Amino acid sequence: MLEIEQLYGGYNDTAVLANVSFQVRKGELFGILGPNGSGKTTLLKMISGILPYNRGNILLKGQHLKKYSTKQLAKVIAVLSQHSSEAFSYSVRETVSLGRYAHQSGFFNEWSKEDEAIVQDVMSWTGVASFQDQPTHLLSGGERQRVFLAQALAQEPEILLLDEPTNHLDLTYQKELLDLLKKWTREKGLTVVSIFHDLNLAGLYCDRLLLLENGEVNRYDTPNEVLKQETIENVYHTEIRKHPHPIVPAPQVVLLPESYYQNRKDMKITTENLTVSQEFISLIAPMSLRTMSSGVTGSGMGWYHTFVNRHVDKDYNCSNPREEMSEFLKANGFEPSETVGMMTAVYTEDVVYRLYEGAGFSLLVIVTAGVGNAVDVSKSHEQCGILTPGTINTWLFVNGELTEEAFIQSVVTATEAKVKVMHDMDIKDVNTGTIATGTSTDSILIAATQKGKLLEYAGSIAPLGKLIGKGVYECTKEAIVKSKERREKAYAD
Ligand SMILES: Nc1ncnc2c1ncn2[C@@H]1O[C@H](COP(=O)(O)OP(=O)(O)OP(=O)(O)O)[C@@H](O)[C@H]1O
Repeated sequence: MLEIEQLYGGYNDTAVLANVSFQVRKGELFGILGPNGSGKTTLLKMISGILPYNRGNILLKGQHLKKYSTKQLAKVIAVLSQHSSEAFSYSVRETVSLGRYAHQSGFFNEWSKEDEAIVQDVMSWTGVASFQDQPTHLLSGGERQRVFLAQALAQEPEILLLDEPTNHLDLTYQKELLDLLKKWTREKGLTVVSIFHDLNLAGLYCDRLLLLENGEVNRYDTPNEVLKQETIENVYHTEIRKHPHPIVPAPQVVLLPESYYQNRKDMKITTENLTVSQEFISLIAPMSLRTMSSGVTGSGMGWYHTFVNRHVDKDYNCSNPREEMSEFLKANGFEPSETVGMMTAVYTEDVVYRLYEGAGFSLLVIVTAGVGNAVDVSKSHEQCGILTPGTINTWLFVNGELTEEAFIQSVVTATEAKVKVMHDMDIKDVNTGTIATGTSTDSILIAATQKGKLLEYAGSIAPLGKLIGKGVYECTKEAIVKSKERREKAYAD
């Protein structure tokens, strides 16, 4: 539909674009990205025929752009520019109607029924029909933006060029506009070329992206390839993190505010953050930590800054443990929405904790372990298990920055280390007589300061994995010994 070949050009003596080449397919939603001044608007102006170029070619439907007359071009390309929000006193309907200019024929440019129908349609699609008689200059910035979009659509173009179309629009209209454009590309074969400053919207809606840097093409590919952390950081000179959209398979990026680093500079979680009372073990971090856990409260991935492992009676039975746990936390001065909370029938004094130092990072391991409830997971399908309070609760606090991959690997590595303890201590599933692999309600927490050394992996031979293997093995073994001794002593008494 649109081919740009080795395009060079700019303004008088100012060279802006150099050697820009890309193609846009029919029915594509194509995004142009780049920092301020990188040449996005200049490129759009050249494609729309407003600005001449020095060298290279722009082919529109296979024909040189320069061969199109103004009116011919207006039938193929419509433009919604950044500055079209300048107000003037036509009514909304009149403003939108101007979009029909290129389609009118005859000496008097007569207004046809078809013109009217299209104007009404585009006004209703863009949500401006209800104020069609109002003067455009009395509208809000967002409303006016939609009026000019309606005007561009009234042109019934094959290609729509947009310069930051979501500028001025609130969240709902941003979504509605982009949903609408996407729909038109799919259903009507409209080709959309749009400048975006919002990388996340571009990642969410565009089929392909062009990333400009100083007037040259840095990347030209799918959103997942273009929105790479390293690429974006290099081009925008800003630290970001890339992460997947929670629902849609689209890349998203987030900024990291300077204050985040300032506040976290000296943060380190050590045994000094830990308090052990008869009722619970708690750890209060100075700031929220990135967590992955299977706690009664605060489960899944999140950010939490208090951590509570509460002792409950071994006969604890409650239909809604989450709610009951929340009540308990509140009664003890903890905010449930900020707390990862777990339960254990083990006595809190039998907790084992130790800080392990690695090269540039450290790991605090905290374990409570009772194995009266031990289960061999490979045979658990033969039993009807009764849920009793979690018995091996493993907490891992990492002073370092973990990738999502490392969070998952930490859980795997810690679990392997725990299973090895069960094996080495010959702890049996009482129902099957086979070696147990854990208990029926074990819980785990991985919490990281997300500051300091980047720990990409935590598999068994990665530096963090090695510490987790050692730490979880040692602490779990010791914790089991302690709780066993207590049980044996209780029987003896
Ligand atoms: N009319 C003009 N005359 C001379 N130079 C111009 C003109 N318009 C833009 N420029 C220069 O061309 C370069 C590219 O500008 P352009 O507007 O294309 O960038 P952009 O990527 O769209 O930036 P932004 O994100 O800020 O909108 C800038 O250095 C700018 O100063």
